[in-house]
Amino acid sequence: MRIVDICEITKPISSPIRNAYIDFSKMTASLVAVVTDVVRDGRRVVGYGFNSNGRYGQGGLIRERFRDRVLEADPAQLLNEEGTNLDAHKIWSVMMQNEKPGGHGERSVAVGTIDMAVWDAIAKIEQKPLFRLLAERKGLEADPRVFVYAAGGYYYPGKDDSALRKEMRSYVDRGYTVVKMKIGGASLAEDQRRIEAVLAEIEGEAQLAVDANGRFNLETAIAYAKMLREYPLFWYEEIGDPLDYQLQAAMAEFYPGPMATGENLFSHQDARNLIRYGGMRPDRDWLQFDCALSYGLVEYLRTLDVLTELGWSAKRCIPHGGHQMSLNIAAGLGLGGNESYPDLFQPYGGFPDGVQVEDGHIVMPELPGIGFEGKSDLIKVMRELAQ
Ligand SMILES: O=C([O-])CC(=O)C(=O)O
Ligand SMILES: [Mg+2]
Repeated sequence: MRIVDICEITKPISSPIRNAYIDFSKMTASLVAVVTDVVRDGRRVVGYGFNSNGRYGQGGLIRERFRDRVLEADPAQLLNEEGTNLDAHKIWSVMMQNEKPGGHGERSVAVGTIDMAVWDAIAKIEQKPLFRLLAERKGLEADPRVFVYAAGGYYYPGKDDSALRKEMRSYVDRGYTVVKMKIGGASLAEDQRRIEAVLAEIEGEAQLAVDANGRFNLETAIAYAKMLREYPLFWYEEIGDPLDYQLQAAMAEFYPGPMATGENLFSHQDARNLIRYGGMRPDRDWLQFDCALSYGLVEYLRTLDVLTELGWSAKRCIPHGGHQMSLNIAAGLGLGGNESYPDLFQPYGGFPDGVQVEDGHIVMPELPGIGFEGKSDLIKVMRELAQ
């Protein structure tokens, strides 16, 4: 049993939207296939992965360093003890050989993308849904019913309050109970007007979260906190620079409601610093680390260990990214839920065909691997890369 190839292609996921920090007009993502020589159900096992939106494709790093390290390793060194399957932890170590600690940069995105494909292959070789395999390995009970919220509410040219209301209404009509919109890309007064418009639309049916995408300095963060705390928000997200733990810690004084952050922290060391120094409150705040951007599930397991050591429950994690990998982690390891972008970043985001949101939750279908084969538009582009 061995990995015979790792293929990568960088694909556009561009759209005219913008948040407080970036626009997505040139956004790309890496799609990766880990091709094995294993056959299941008459088909070669190929694991697939991709990186989340917000960071660009990683073809350079994947092709120059990480692919070759895996392909040049002794195949026996990449297997579990029994030699019956690939070992994601060993493959991870091979990818990270000769890499110094710290300076995580976007190396973590390249590794995380390949790691997703490796886990897809492992679960397919075992002919199980990844969430069942993860729960089994941890001695946990899987829960296929996962909380999901609808992320959107971007700024784009010509979008007025009625278009924003219509967008949020459509999420509520599709079964979501929490919706999210962007703030910080307009004046405070304008954002307040947008928030009030959305709250008027969804009142009594859903809750609203807001996301500043790391835009605010301390002064602006506080000014927004004083405005936002007058509303019953689900959370106030990524207020300041992701690495400014002191700013995050200071916010607790001004914002009693739930806050969320972590999508731009790319290692368990960064996550540990956030918990140590960011003043996050384990009884109400939310952690959004996204394995597809941060060295994959092998590293995410370390992050979960760090959280446990520091007195946090996995239930406080609702990852960024809206992909099926995090849905599997949520269902298998008991996270609090997952993000979803009902109308964006297709075909990568979303659920297998036929999965409906009901009362803010989906139920994971019993598909082998991560479940990409159940999403016809996605598996089509994956199989174009390798099969
Ligand atoms: O706009 C983005 O970069 C995505 C984002 O922050 C989120 O989904 O929370
Ligand atoms: Mg965000």
